[in-house]
Parts: sequence; C-alpha cells; structure tokens
Amino acid sequence: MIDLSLDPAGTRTALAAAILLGYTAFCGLVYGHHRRARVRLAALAGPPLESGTEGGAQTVLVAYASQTGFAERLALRTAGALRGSGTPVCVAPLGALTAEALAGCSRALFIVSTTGEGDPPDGAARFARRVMGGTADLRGLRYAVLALGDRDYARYCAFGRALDAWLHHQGATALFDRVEVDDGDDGALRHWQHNLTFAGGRADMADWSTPDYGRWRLAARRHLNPGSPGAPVFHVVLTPLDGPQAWKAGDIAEIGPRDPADPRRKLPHREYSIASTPEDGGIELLVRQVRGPDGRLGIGSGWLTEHAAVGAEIALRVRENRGFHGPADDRPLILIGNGTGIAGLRAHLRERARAGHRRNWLLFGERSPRHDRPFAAEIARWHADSVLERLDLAFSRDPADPAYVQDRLAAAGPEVARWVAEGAAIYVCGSLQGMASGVAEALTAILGEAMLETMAAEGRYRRDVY
Ligand SMILES: Cc1cc2nc3c(=O)[nH]c(=O)nc-3n(C[C@H](O)[C@H](O)[C@H](O)COP(=O)(O)O)c2cc1C
Repeated sequence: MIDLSLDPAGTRTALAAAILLGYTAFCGLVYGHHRRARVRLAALAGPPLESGTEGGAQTVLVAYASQTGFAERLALRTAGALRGSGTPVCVAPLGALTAEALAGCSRALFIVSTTGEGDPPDGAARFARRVMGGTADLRGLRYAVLALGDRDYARYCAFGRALDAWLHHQGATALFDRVEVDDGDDGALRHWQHNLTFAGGRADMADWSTPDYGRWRLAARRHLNPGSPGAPVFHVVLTPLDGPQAWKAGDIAEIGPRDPADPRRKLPHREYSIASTPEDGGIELLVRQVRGPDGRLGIGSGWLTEHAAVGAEIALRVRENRGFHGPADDRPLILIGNGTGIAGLRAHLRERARAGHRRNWLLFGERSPRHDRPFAAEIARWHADSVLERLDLAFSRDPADPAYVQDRLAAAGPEVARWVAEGAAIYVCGSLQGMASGVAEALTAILGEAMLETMAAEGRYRRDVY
C-alpha cells in the first residue's frame, strides 16, 4: 500500500494518475485479449473503468469462468447491478487474469462454474494451473466467490471451492462467504444478489427473480430488548395460511415486504435465519430494526417490526440452506453466535433437544447483560436440563467483565480442541463484521488452519453469517 498522505500535492496527483493509467491499461489489456467477449460485455456492462475514481480503487473486478455460458451471464448481471448502484465495474474472463493483475485490485467478485469431474471451465484451465499453482500477495484484495455447480456431481462446486481456498491462502479477505448455486437455484442467486451490498450494490435493488412466496400470518411480535444500547430486536412469529410447511434448522425465510406508503407495491425480498422448527407450528424470527442514514426503517425490518400489523398477511418463502443444516448424526455440536444470530442456533438446539442429542455447547455474545438476553429462559432451562452441556455468555458492555464471544472461545481453547477430537462440528451464526472473523481467528489459533479447512470441507465447520 502506498501512503499518499504526506506527499506534496503534485506527487499525489502524479501517482494517482499513474495508478489510474495502469489500471485502465490493465482493463484494456484484459479486454484486448477477449475481443469477442469485449463487444458483448461493453454493451451490457458499460466501459471497463468510469472516470472520477481514484486509480480504480473503487472499481470492482467481476471475473468469470464459464463452460456453457451461465457464469458469464451472471457476471454481466452482477456487473449491471453494481453499475446501476453507481459502483464502477471491470468485467473479465478469469483466464485473462494474472497474479499481478489480481494483486492490483482492491475488490473482486469471482463467478465460476465447475465442469467435467470437478474441473475448471476450459477457459480457466491455464489460470488454474499457472496462477493458482503459484502464490501471490493478495492481502489488499477483498473478494467473494459465486460457485456454480450441480449436486448430482461428486465434486460439487469443486473449482469455486478451490479458487476460494487459494484466494484465502494468498491473504485475500472475503467480503462475504462463498455462495454455492445448485443447478441454477434462484434462491441462492437472490442470496448472492442480496450480498452485493457488501461490494457496493444498493440495498433496494429489485430482485432478479421474485420468490415463489407462500401466505403467512404475522401471529405475534414482541420487543425483546427495551433499554438496550443496541437497536431494538423483535421476536416475530409467523403461522402458515396454506397448511403445514416443511423446513429444517438452518433454513432461511425470504420475506416479501411492501411499501408502507402503498401496500400494493412489492419491495425486494429480505432474508432472516429461522429460529424455530416445524414442530413449533410456525416460523419464528429475530428481527433487528435497521435504520438508514436518513433515519428511515429498513425495508424488511420496518415491514416486520412496525409497518405490518399483527394479524396481517406476510409473503414468505423458505429457502433451503443446506450449507447450514444440522449434522446427520448425534456428534457433539459447538454453536457460536452473537446478536440475532441466536435465531439460527436456537433452531438447531430445538432440533437437537427433540432428537435427544445432548452434547451441545453454546457460546453466545451480546452487548448488555441486563437488556440483551434473547431466549434467556429457554437457554437457562436447556442448561439446567443438560440439553446444553456447556454454556458461555459474553457481554461486550458488561462493566464487570466486558468480553466478546471470541474471547470466550479463546479462553476455552483446550476444551474446544477436545470436543473437536471427539468429532464435534462447529456452527457459527451472526455478524459477518466483528464476530465471524474474530471467531475464525480464535478457531484457527486453537485448531490450526489445516484442521479448520478440513472441517469446512467435511461439513464440520459451517457458517451462516451476514
Ligand atoms: C459436462 C458437465 C460437467 C459438470 N461437472 C460438474 C462437477 O464436477 N461439479 C459440479 O458442481 N457441477 C458440475 N457441472 C454443473 C455446472 O457447473 C453447472 O451446470 C453450471 O451452472 C454451469 O455454468 P456455466 O454455464 O457457466 O459453465 C457440470 C456440467 C456439465 C455440463
């Protein structure tokens, strides 16, 4: 990183211009290599670099590797969405990139499919061999991977997973967790689109496809944390109007909010971790009120916590989220989370309690020990009844013992290692910023990076972070 802050203005300008030129040249080079693609891309995604950005520092690289064209179409769509949000974009086939080019980017989105028997698309084979076969200093890069695949193949999303692992090993930081798309699944693609807000996308962009919503009733709503230093959190209960519905712990509720000023107007979907199981009779959510800089409530949280009346009909679709489903067996489970992330963990604990799986350890963090205790009575009961073998709570605003959940984890290192040696799986749910990386660091320190990667590959380390 070059620190420009102490340079005279002239040097700064010259340097900025040089970077801008270099970046423009890079984009041009990439486009030159792929002239045929360039014509299509230019038409759909606009010019590679918009003026007025500092040396392309704001520019997001959208790189794709496609065998039959789907990843390429999604790359264009992604680029269009970012561009429509005012974020400059540069689109390139992965095969045209070098390690140096990647090292010069600050943000990149990779949209890649898997072909053959877990192979990269033909156009990316050389990149896989030459670039991914070596090392690069990508510490300045923040990235995300959209991995396209098909679960019918033994090596599901293998290339996307390999690329993600390689980027991570080169020091790049994930903007959000890899999104895997099974056979073009619309819900997973909406999830990707939703996450584009972490890469400069607008939060109110229209859905790429409208979820196939069912009809639910807002049966109950309760404010859980009056007096909290954090934003209000509501426990929302929704019951199905079209007969009993099926879902599993770990699944996501896609909600279809309406414009409070004009309830006929449908707004883009919002996603919430489901906090209950079908045996509970309804879908329970924990919804934290989000406010924009203008003070207005967020689209989804405003709809669920204020604008929709109790008793009102809510459009809801369950999105299967296999990446966060519970273990198939009764292995020990370490559940780690913060804030509204307790929702996803509670669904797992309910499922485990019902199945009689009692080797559960919950580590949960919030702000105030007095005000921020979602599901406190239930958690205490589980602890007393040994559904929870161990419980660690951390409150960052506790004057007596301020701590984050990752601090509890670090302090319990040998015990975590023992559980893992006994076959435990680790599930993490909650904030991407602050919690997820802190927890990943603590787990890496305890278990080692190789072990954590093996656990992720075996489905023993799973995350639902947002
Ligand atoms: C011949 C062939 C082999 C494939 N092999 C795999 C595979 O090993 N693993 C996987 O997850 N998906 C596999 N797929 C599924 C593709 O990744 C999936 O259809 C993807 O959406 C294609 O995107 P593309 O059009 O950008 O190449 C295969 C598809 C084809 C046609």
